[in-house]
Amino acid sequence: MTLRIAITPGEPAGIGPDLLLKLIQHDWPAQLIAIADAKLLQQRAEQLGLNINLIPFDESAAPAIAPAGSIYIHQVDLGADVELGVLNDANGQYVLDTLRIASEKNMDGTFDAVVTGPVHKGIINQAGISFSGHTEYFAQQSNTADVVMMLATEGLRVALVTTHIPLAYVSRAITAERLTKVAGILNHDLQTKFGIEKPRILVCGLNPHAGEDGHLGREEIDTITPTIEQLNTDGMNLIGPLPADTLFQDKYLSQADAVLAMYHDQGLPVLKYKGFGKSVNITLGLPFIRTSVDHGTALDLAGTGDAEVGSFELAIREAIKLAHEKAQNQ
Ligand SMILES: NC(=O)C1=CN([C@@H]2O[C@H](COP(=O)(O)OP(=O)(O)OC[C@H]3O[C@@H](n4cnc5c(N)ncnc54)[C@H](O)[C@@H]3O)[C@@H](O)[C@H]2O)C=CC1
Ligand SMILES: NCC(=O)COP(=O)(O)O
Repeated sequence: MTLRIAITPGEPAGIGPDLLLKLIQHDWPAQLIAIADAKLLQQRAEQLGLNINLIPFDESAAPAIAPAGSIYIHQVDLGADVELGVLNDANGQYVLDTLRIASEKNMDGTFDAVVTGPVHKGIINQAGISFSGHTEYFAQQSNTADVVMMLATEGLRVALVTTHIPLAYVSRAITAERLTKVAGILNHDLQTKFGIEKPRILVCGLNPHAGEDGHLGREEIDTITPTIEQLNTDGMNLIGPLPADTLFQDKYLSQADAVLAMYHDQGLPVLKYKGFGKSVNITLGLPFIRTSVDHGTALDLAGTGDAEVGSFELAIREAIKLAHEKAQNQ
């Protein structure tokens, strides 16, 4: 079976288009479809000195794999010409259109997965569109109340209870309801997508030293511990809350399948220190498969040829793997 994998290169002034064009220089075991402006990809290919062939995507035709150097394209028009490394809010709607099409065409079964390149959240908001990240956008587009951001590298998976919210809002966002939903989605997807029968999940505390018995914060006592106890009674294997500053050591990690961190910058700096450029971002709990890169738009590197393809390559491979498994299980 030939899978169809949609790819949104993301912010047009960033490195997303560069990475995609580099990656299609070799063969892929799936039909890759860029949802992007052909003019942008042609121009970037010239800037990088790459020869490419863009094949108009016809969704009524049978899925077919493009030869190396080629990629299928679903045309979306840019709002304005692109200057390398320079953000332009006139292209905010373009970026969002690529994500909307990817979402709709995953929901209707045209595509088997979507892989997203990096977007710049700030410029999309500057264009007048409220946007906090792909994770939240795809959840909203697919009417999914709760999804989970998980990044994975060799030897470490980190999932987040809260994602793109200001640090000042984190405490009130950590409710028994949210924790229960996130732990449930993580547990379920580790079982179904990663074949782990009874996932062992290390749960971080929120406060320094996991609250130090309530002397440094009460979220552990009031919310996190009782929720963990309830979920374990219900059959999960959650360990914690553990102090986040000492949890990330082999002694604990070697006994676990994933870490559940309370907020973005509690879990992701550790993961990126271990595997920046070798990690993949996977949205759990969505009705379709979505993977992404572990890095941002790197405006400083656009068009230079110096951007590393590692994470984007892993994201495509992981999407293909997950889509194959999903197809086999249907
Ligand atoms: N999946 C996504 O859409 C993501 C988007 N972002 C967005 O990206 C924008 C820029 O964020 P920053 O914090 O500056 O992070 P960044 O990842 O764009 O850049 C951080 C540093 O890493 C380098 N770098 C990043 N990717 C690289 C690659 N593939 N090869 C070599 N070097 C690389 C950059 O040159 C820079 O020095 C923000 O608007 C942020 O929200 C950030 C992370 C993920
Ligand atoms: N740090 C992860 C990140 O910012 C990417 O988030 P998303 O756009 O995948 O939701």
